[in-house]
Amino acid sequence: MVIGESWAQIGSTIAGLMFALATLQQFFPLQLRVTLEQFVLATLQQFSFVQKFCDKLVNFFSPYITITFPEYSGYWSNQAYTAIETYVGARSTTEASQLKGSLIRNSKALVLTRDDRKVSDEFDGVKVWWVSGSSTSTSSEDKYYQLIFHRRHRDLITGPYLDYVLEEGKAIEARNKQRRLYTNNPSENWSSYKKNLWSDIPFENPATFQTLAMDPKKKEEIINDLVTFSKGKDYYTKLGKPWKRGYLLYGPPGTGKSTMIAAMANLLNYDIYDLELTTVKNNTELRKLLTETSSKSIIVIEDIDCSLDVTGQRNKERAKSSENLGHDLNCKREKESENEKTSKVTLSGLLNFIDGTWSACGTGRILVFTTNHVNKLDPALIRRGRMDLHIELSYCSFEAFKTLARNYLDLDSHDLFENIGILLKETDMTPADVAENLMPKREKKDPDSCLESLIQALEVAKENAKLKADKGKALKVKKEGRTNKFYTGLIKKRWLF
Ligand SMILES: Nc1ncnc2c1ncn2[C@@H]1O[C@H](COP(=O)(O)OP(=O)(O)OP(=O)(O)O)[C@@H](O)[C@H]1O
Ligand SMILES: [Mg+2]
Repeated sequence: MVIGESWAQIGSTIAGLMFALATLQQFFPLQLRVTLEQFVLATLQQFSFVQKFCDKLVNFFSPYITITFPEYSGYWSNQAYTAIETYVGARSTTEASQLKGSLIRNSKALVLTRDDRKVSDEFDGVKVWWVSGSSTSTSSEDKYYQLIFHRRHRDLITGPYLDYVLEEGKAIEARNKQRRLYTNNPSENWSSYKKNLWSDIPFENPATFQTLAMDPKKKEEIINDLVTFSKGKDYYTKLGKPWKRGYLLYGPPGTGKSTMIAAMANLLNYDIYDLELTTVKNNTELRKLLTETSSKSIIVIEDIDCSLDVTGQRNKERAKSSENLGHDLNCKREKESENEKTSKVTLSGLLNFIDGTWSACGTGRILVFTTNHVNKLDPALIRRGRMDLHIELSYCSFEAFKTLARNYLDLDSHDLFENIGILLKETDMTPADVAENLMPKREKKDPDSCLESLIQALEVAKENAKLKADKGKALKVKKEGRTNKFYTGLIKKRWLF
């Protein structure tokens, strides 16, 4: 193994000398240059012959096999090299005395790796060695890793061991990876030579399920569902089902739908693709975008009912309805772009993507739809199998409030909690509004004043709700009175005739 390595070094030194000679020759007269060129070519031929001979000799006497993993294969970076580098680097960093620190792109923290050129490893009682090195070609430095092991263990090492190394390397990479948030670019900006269908930025939303305010039992169920899905690759394969899962999050604005998506990404360490359907012109564009998403990611379509005509006729009726005109801020975007909207993505296009194309390329994908109006969605879109889990996020309950009090004020209990519990039962307030009231207004936290301000806000909300209800009742009575008068009039007229 050592012999093979030193021959490689000798070889690269001679090649370097040849290259230097070839560079120098341009300073010589033409006649001498031709002679030098012939000499260099002849020497190189000799050298490759010598090297081949040496390789054969070494192979004959050495019982070891060497596999080389170059950093690049052609123009493409070799993913095996990256995974091996991570695996070898992470191997017993605690034991190594020499460490190397690097802040790699897409990595969320400083990565410490061993700075040794040779690292030994053991698998099933078999010892192997990893050697890192580089060969300098004319234009670049070609880095590589070599795996050296005894011929006797060829099957074990080239099979299960390498599988294990690649998987482990990728898992370490995923753990260190900085999650990213992707948004789709309008097709006018797509270029044919560069894959720029999506723009991405680091995803830094710190929301977790721990800080998400909702019923603890429901929360537990969702976490279990997500974790089971993320570990279920083999199970899905066994069932013959594509490894994907759909979640429909519905509820009024400010109840934590977007926060839950961030918590999902942070729990599973998945990237998020925020798909803005209004900028997608047709089903073909949609297909292109989705086939460009990576495995183990969350694809989100927010406010699905407002995004496109995926709600069928009902969407148009809703636009006309006075109930929705004016105060449905989430659909404002739709109304603003109503005139210039050119998107022709259809419900069937979206369903095809959920059921077909998308499932066939890439795995471990989660699809999340959010809406404020679940009853306005076409049942075909949200049926089980497409949207597997329907999660309602609703107004703040007492349990949810306790989570918020812990998050914002570090409080587990307080004398005012009881009163708040009663008020929360009597009135509807979103977790976003409760959180806003609990937010300390001064640098120094004052839990009492925050809780009192929440109580005040709850009482105002209760009063407003009561006034609204009374007004509604009065209107109803007035309407009924008018109807009664109308009928009495009719009856009277009948009597007259
Ligand atoms: N359940 C919750 N737990 C913790 N914080 C919440 C919760 N709901 C809302 N919040 C807070 O309120 C803010 C707004 O919530 P979020 O954006 O998740 O609401 P949403 O349901 O997505 O609303 P919309 O329907 O308008 O998109 C969040 O940044 C978060 O601070
Ligand atoms: Mg939202």
